Amino acid sequence: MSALAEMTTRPAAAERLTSWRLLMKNRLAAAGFFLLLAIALLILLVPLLPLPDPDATAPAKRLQPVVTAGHLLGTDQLGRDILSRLLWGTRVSLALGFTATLIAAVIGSTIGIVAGYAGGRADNLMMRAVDMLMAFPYLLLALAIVAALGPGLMNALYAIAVVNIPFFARNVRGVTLGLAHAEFIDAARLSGKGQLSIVLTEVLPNVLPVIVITISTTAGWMILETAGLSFLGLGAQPPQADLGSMLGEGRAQLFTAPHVSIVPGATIFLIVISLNLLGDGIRDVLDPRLRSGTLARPGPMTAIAKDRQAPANSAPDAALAIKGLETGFTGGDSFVPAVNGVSLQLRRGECLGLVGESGSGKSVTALSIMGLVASPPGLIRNGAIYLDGEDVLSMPEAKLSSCRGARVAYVFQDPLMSLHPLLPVGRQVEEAVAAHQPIGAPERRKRAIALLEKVGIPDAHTRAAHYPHQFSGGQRQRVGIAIALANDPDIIIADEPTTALDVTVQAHILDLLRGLQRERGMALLFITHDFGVVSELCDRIAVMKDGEIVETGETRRVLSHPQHAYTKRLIACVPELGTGADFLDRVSGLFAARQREGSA
Ligand SMILES: Nc1ncnc2c1ncn2[C@@H]1O[C@H](COP(=O)(O)OP(=O)(O)OP(=O)(O)O)[C@@H](O)[C@H]1O
Repeated sequence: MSALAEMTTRPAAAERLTSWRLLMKNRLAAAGFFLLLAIALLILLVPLLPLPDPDATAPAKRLQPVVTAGHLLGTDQLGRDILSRLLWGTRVSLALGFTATLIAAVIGSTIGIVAGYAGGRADNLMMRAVDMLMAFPYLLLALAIVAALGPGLMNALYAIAVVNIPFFARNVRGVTLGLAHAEFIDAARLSGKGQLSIVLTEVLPNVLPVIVITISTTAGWMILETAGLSFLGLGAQPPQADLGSMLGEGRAQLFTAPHVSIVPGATIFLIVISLNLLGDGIRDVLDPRLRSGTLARPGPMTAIAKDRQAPANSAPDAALAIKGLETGFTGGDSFVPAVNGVSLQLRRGECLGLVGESGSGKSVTALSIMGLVASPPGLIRNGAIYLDGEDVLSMPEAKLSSCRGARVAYVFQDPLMSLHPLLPVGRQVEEAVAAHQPIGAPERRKRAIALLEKVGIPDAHTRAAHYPHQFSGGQRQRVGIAIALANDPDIIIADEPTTALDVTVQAHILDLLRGLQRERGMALLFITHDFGVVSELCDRIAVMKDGEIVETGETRRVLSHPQHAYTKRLIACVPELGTGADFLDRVSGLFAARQREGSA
């Protein structure tokens, strides 16, 4: 089993172990966890500890300093033991804070899920009510609620829970909105599942990490708020102690006996800071994008291992030569290779087809060429990439950036993802021109329109002002090709540019690419699954499996006499064409039929 396959089939227990290890690797989160654990154990053991009654007053012993015999943390203004009051009070404060958090989480998340999933009027009504709650300064709102219900611990708990409902509702609604129209939810609807069942089994598991993250990041805040209400005399009522009320009572002795207020103040500080540190750590572990580094700002180029082995260039005349490329992804201490020792050559004016099943490493190879695999988590561990004989991986960042788009350009599979949704397409082509050519705006605009005409956008002058969503899939891909052509590159890397298109449009786009390649003498690295396309377009083929090139050769030779068992299997998989006489004639026939369909 490949390392990648192992990673994807890793059992849940091992995954949990990794999460735990990741949490413990974050030193601040680990410190927060152990501090909280110590506090939790201490307050759980309070009833068993030989502590004096926290409410027993002894006026003769008032305001004893810390480390007095029998009173480790001294006594307060009524002679009560501060250590005992502190431990019992911390119990109350934590219980109150966590209960309020749970109430806010349950009610707020339910509102968020229902509003986001139902949409329309229900969403509008619920979210406007939440907006009204948020429009009040929350502490004032909490004060108003306690004032209306009367002071007391339970009322403080309700008040804090109510004012925090909007945080959960808003966060969870945002995530649910995105999920409500996801394809897997549509599939669940089509399978006949009821709404409640969809919410519980499809939506809830997907929003649960967000709920946990919101709990972990707001719990500290809620404990502060409950302490605040008690400090103002609206929470715990005398003689009961909680951290806020102890702080409030100690305020009068701030100068004569500062320890009375410093002790509960420092305890609140420790609890809140450890909760926040742990909360941040949990958030990083639970969000797989944070864990893999996807949400981290990627570096300007793929990270390259310091001890990279760079094999010499054995094809100095090639436009592009990849030698022993090893690219993979890091996570914690592990490195999972996606491309394992790939070597390829692309001659000037040649079209090389890179073929392989999904996940074989074609895109990672293509992105490595210009250092575009996002790091973290991407890492080029070994190998060299020679562009006109010069090793790209040794180039300084600025030089590599100047090659992107100018010498090597990319056409991606989904132009809707690669085009900016809020910029007219003409502007996007102009930007590509401006990135490498210092020409004035009117000239840039002319060039952009000429490029759009070149790729077959009808009425390019008017269409340049339109936005990507106003174009069809095929037209968007033409815009993508216009952007790639903007600076007359030597090499175009097309990563499955026709996979998302129907056969008619596919034939048009392939025709366009082939015409442009021949007219401009560009080298084309064409990534695809489709042997019909390869047979018509490519001069040579490289077949990729599990991150390695298993076979390379002239298209005709590979298709008619495949050497590797994997290539034979891939060819046999071509629908309706896997059996019979001469494969090459059949795939060519398929392509010709597509073209006829396209021109019809
Ligand atoms: N950001 C990432 N983190 C971890 N693994 C990744 C990441 N991106 C890609 N991979 C892994 O690298 C391997 C190669 O992916 P790649 O996208 O190159 O495949 P491909 O051959 O282009 O597939 P497809 O034809 O489906 O696009 C896959 O197993 C994929 O799971």
